[in-house]
This record gives sequence, structure tokens and C-alpha cells, in this order.
Amino acid sequence: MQKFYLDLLFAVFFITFFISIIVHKHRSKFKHPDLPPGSSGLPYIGETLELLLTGCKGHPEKFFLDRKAKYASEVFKTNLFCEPAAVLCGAKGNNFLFSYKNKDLKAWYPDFVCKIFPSSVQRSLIEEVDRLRTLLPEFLRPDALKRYVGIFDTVAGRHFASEWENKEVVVVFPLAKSFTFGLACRLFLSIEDPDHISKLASPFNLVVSGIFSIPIDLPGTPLNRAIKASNFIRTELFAIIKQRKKDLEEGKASPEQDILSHMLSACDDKGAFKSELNIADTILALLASAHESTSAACAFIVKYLAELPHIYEGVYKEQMEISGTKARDELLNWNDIQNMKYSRKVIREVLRLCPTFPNVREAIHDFYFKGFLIPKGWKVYWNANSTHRNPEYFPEPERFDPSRFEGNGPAPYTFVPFGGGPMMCPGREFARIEMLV
Ligand code: HEM
Repeated sequence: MQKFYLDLLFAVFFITFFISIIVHKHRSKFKHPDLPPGSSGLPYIGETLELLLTGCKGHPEKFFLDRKAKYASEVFKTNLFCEPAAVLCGAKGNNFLFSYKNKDLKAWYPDFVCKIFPSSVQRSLIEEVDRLRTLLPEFLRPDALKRYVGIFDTVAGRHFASEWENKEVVVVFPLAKSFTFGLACRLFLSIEDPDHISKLASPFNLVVSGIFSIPIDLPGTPLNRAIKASNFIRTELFAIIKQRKKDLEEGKASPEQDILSHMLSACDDKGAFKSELNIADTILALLASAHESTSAACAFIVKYLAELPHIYEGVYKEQMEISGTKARDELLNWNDIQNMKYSRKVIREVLRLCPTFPNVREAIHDFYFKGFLIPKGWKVYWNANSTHRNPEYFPEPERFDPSRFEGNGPAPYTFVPFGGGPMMCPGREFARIEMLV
């Protein structure tokens, strides 16, 4: 009996000692007097639960806006996804983050993302995305985009005919996902067969859910399902890549045909993709970047059009005017897209109110921003909502008002749905056309 109590005492002592080390280690990271105001939250997980909770309630921006107001500061500290972090809020923070001369920060991806893209360790993932950034402008240059407008319209026409017309009720977000995924398959991989697209779509949705989940890799968790689904898609992509290589050799496919052909034909220093695994992972990363944000934006556009009849009327009138200039069955072209001036403003206003979750950076070394220390290794978040919903830049920020984008439009670094500087979204023009069509 005495031995039992001794063992119990030892266990309690050991657990308490272990917890106090974790707490001490956690707090010591947040002790320096020059750090920004803010809270380190619970040991290890920090304030992650608070962020996820506001996200579940449909207002992830509240996490950032509440803290910005509470600390009355353009930068605050927190701990998210087990990493100490600084959140920069405001136009000056955006300017700093997007600056071409920024030598204090580098791109960063959570380590668990590398499990979904096994060709990547942290450094190579950054290199792969850099390569993607080099390659995409070539694929998405204006003359190429001009050619795609007709394809966008064809895919959209088929999608609306089969999924929307004559339906009493439509659930928009899944449909928006299916539209943007089908379009990406068509333009990135030349896949048109609806059965082939739906074979890839469900595992692909699992991959995307895993990227935006709590990073626990146990049977049944979203991350675990994402890893399995990514293996399935990769196998499919290997078959597509093999076939395309053969077709390119035999002259049955052209290097300009789509982004896959582009990758297989790229041979310069930055554009070269080494292995089939590398190409498959890059295509998967591209599908993920292109898909989630655009489908969310399309769904929000429909939501605002449904809720605001006067905005709907304006968009409808403009679209009918454009349609009136065209022959029956004639597809949209680049000029039509340029003429969608009001619709473009509506889309910008949707992106102002519903921006995507930003990418995260990592501090390369200790540096100071606005007099506050950001230590080496800390993650740095930028936050579009902190300017998009700031009444100083956008009066009555909660009001939906496309006229904000008339004349000179918003002040520099205040409207940043696609980021800015060298890391700005390379798919922004592609996304704009997709949304307008
Ligand atoms: C409404 C639609 C979209 C929005 C709001 C959006 C927004 C963004 C943002 C905020 C970033 C991060 C910029 C930064 O780190 O500073 C980004 C990165 C990126 N976007 Fe987009 N994007 C959209 C559509 C697209 C599309 C259609 C494509 C591809 C055709 C694309 C490809 C990429 C890529 C490759 C990156 C870099 C990924 C990375 O750094 O991890 N995006 N986008």
C-alpha cells in the first residue's frame, strides 16, 4: 500500500514538473519587454481554439479585429497553431509585408502540409511555390487569358445548364466548388470528361479540408483523410503525366496546351520541374490555391446578389446589355469582360468584405516593427480585414457599396484581397475572369 502511494506521489510530482517546464518554456518566449501587446494564451495551443471558434461561428475576422481594438495597436502578439506569432494590422503593416526590399521575412507553411505534399520538406515547398510563381505568369499572361475566356464561358454554360437550371433550390457553395474545380481540370490538365472530374473532385475536397484543419494525424482525422486522398490523386496524376509525356513526344499534345504541358516542357533554371512526384505535387498545390478561394468568392457573390436586389439589378442590367450585343450562342470574349465595369466593382466589394485567410511568413532574424520586437522564428500574419473593415479607409465598412471603387479607389495598401508585392497572388486575373464569367 505504501509503495502504491509512493508511486502515485512520484507520478504527480513528475506530471507537475513536466507541465511546469512546458508552461515555463511557453511563457519565456513571450517575456521580452519589447514584444508587442497581446496574449500568449494556453501553453502549446495558445489562442488557436479562440480563432477556430470564431471561424466556426462564421466570423474568423472577429479574432483579429477584437484584438486589434483591445490592444489599440497595429501589431499584437498571439500563439496560433502551436507557434508564437505577431499579427500586423493596417496599411503600414501591409506595406511592410509586401515590400520588395523585405529581408526580414520569408514564406512559411505548417510542417503538416508537407505530409500532404510528400515531395516537399519546408524549404523545398517554398522553392516549389516560388517556381509556381515564376511559371504561372507565363501561363496566365494577358494573351493566354484572352484565349481562355471562351473556355470559361463554355464550362460555365454547361455547369449552369446541368446544375442550376430548372432547380427549385440550389446549394451554392458545393456548386461553386464543382464549377471552379471543373474549370481548373480543364485549363490546367485538359480534362473534360465529367466522370473523370468527379472521380478527382471528392478526394480533392478531402485534401483541401485537411489543409484547413487541426493538424492531428490519427485514423479518421481530416488531416489523415487528406493524406490518403492526396495519395489517391497523386496516383491518378502520375497516369495523366505519363500519357502526356508520350503525347508530347509523339506531337499529339502541344507545350502550350495547358499548365501540365508547360511544366513538362519547362527547362530553364527556375521553371524546371525535376520528377513526376514534383510535378504531381505542384499541380495539386496549384489546384488547392486556385480552388478554395475562388469558389468561396463565387459563393459570396451569389449570397450578396440574393440579399441585395438593387445590386442584383445593376449586375443583371449590365450583363443583359453585353448579352444584347451578341449573336445567339456566341461566347463571351475579352472585350465583354472589359465591359463588365459594374460587375467588377461588385466583385471587388465582395472581396473587401470576405477576403481569404492570408498566407503566413516567418521572421528570418530579430527585427523591430513600429518599435516592437518580432523575434527570429516567430510567424507573422497579415490581415486584410484590419484595413478592409477600417472606417478610416472604408466609411461605414459593413455597408455593401460597390461605388467605393469608383474614381481613384481605395488608398494604397488598404485593399489587399490578393496580397501585394512579389508574393501577390499570381492567379488574380484568372480568378477575376472566372468570377465575372
Ligand atoms: C478570389 C480568388 C483568389 C483569392 C482571393 C486569392 C488570394 C490569394 C492570396 C491572399 C495569396 C497569398 C499572397 C501572400 O502570401 O501574400 C494567394 C497566393 C496564391 N494564389 Fe491566389 N487567390 C485567388 C485565386 C487564385 C487562382 C485562381 C490561382 C491559380 C490560377 C491562384 C494561385 C495562387 C498561388 C499559386 C499562390 C501562392 C501560394 C502560396 O504562396 O502558398 N490563386 N492567393
